[in-house]
Amino acid sequence: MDSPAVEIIDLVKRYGATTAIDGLTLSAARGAVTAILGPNGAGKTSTIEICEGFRRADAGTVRVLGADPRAHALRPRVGVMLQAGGVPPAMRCGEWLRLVSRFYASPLDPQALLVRLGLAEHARTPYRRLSGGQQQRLSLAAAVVGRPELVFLDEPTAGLDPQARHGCWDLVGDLRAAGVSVVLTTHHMDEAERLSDHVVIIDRGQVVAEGSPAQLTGAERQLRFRARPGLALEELLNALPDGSAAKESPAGHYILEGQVGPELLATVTAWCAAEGVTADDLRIERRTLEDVFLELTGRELR
Ligand SMILES: Nc1ncnc2c1ncn2[C@@H]1O[C@H](COP(=O)(O)OP(=O)(O)OP(=O)(O)O)[C@@H](O)[C@H]1O
Repeated sequence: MDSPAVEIIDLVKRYGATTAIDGLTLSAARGAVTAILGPNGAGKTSTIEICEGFRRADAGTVRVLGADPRAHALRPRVGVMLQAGGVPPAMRCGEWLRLVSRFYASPLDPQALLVRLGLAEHARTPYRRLSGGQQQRLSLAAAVVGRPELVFLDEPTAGLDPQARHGCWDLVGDLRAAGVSVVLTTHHMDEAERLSDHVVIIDRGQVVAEGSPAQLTGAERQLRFRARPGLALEELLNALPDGSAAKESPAGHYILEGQVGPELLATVTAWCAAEGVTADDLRIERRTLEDVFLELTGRELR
């Protein structure tokens, strides 16, 4: 059987006194999209950079397509989306992509990729004159131009406009359909929910939860509505069936959990009517990945 696209066991990475990765174990399957999520400073970029062979681990095992991440033989098989700084500033956009493509045996057509990512009209623009989002798209193009078996994308849609973000999602979908393994990081929970087969949430350098988006969010539904802040939730709870829970988070946003069905809905709307409260955006839905993420990693800023 093929080894996983990425296998990490008990990984440790320290920067001086800071332990950035603290015994991290995770696996990314072949042909799947794996999203690594975590608050700022959780250790995502450090993990990806070790997998890309750019950084050394202090302890633990990392295998990429079954090989040591620093193995030269991996270079043509793995695509890496470099953050700013990887491209000579005076290099023209199209010229750079053609140059990168020449390192690979059977690359994609660079011109077609420029068109695909909305960069065709900037093909002759020097890298330093591209906008941040255009530079980001060029990095994405360079990561996939060699038809890699595995692609690492560190925050691929950070700073992209909605059009480019959707273009990136489509590209990731096409990579997956072509059997390419994708490992990405993102701070956009909707993006992770939409794109990934497997989500790994890390915090303080350790895995705190993993599973498919559906496994992580669970089957339970919630009733949500918006209203003026400070409603007397204890009173509402008294009217609801046993086992119900209610919270206001953030202010003015109400979430009710328990047996979410017609009875609960009727009780809540009747209670709101009696209190003279208009419940805006009232809806029943599953928990989102963002809810799960905040529950697991807390609300304090990092
Ligand atoms: N080169 C470095 N030297 C010293 N400390 C570093 C270095 N790189 C990262 N760190 C520290 O290691 C920890 C993990 O950083 P890392 O960049 O891996 O997190 P991240 O999850 O990618 O964060 P973000 O979401 O903000 O990009 C942080 O505390 C960070 O300050």
